[in-house]
Amino acid sequence: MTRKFIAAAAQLGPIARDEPRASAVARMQKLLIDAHRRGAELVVFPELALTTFFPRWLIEDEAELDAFYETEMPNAEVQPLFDTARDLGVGFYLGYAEIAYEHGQKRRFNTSITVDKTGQIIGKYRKIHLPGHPEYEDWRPFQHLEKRYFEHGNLGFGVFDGFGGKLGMCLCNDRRWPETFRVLGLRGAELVMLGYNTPVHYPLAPEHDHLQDFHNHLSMQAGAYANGCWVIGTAKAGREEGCDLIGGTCIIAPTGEIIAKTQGFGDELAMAEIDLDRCRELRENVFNFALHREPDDYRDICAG
Ligand SMILES: CSCC[C@@H](NC(N)=O)C(=O)O
Repeated sequence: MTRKFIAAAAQLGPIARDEPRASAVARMQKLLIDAHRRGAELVVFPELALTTFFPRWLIEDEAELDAFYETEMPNAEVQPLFDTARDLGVGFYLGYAEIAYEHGQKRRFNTSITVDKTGQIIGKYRKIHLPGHPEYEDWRPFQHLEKRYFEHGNLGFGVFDGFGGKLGMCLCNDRRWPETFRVLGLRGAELVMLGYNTPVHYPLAPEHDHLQDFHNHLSMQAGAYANGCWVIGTAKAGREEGCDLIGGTCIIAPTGEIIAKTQGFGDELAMAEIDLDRCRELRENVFNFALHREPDDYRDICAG
């Protein structure tokens, strides 16, 4: 049985702070329709794809903050995206801010889901590596308050069935950690999907600003290669509320090669055929985990 399908990484340009969900959803519907016209069966959207990247501001009013989160998925404003995708028979990955009520507590997560071609949610992930800081820091040109606005994801790095193979998800900063890809790889992931919002300027080490694109691709290409899996990484790009976000949305083969990439910083597709069987090129050779891994010598990486 062939396990090939066409996938699209659907980069979004900036989303304004006052841009309504309906506008972001309409932009995603357009990308999805375009991707379908070009043969795509799976479309990967960015992290926090329904709103601007709101952790760049201190928002003290709870109602104002809550307005950036979804309490249900799908909900009335996102339903049109689910409907279009189901009508066209296209699956998708979507990142969004989630409010969940668990054990009587209001909890906030940076979340992604995967939806299959029939409109069913088949996977859910809550971001584990939360970057930034919890308190307002006045020396910064913009804030990065993910540690204030989100809790550590409590679903682990799950791998689930879909599109004829084993799928995994992560979000943005997770891609910089080899452990993310290795845990997903150990669990058999053949395709890892992720969305990101990455500022060009990193206030703690501005001397690295010119390396942001390099580090983005380095992390994802290494993750793909060392685990013999496909990676689709999708940016929210461009100048969003005065903050420049990198682009570089791409599709990476299990060899670590980038085989499709966006050119600009606006709404744009990068598309490629994914052959899940190509994972074997690595997983049955240099990265045959059963034959060549030496976990006894890796104990330190699991120590707290
Ligand atoms: C402040 S850390 C750098 C920015 C971070 N962004 C996200 N969204 O995780 C990233 O790793 O790309």
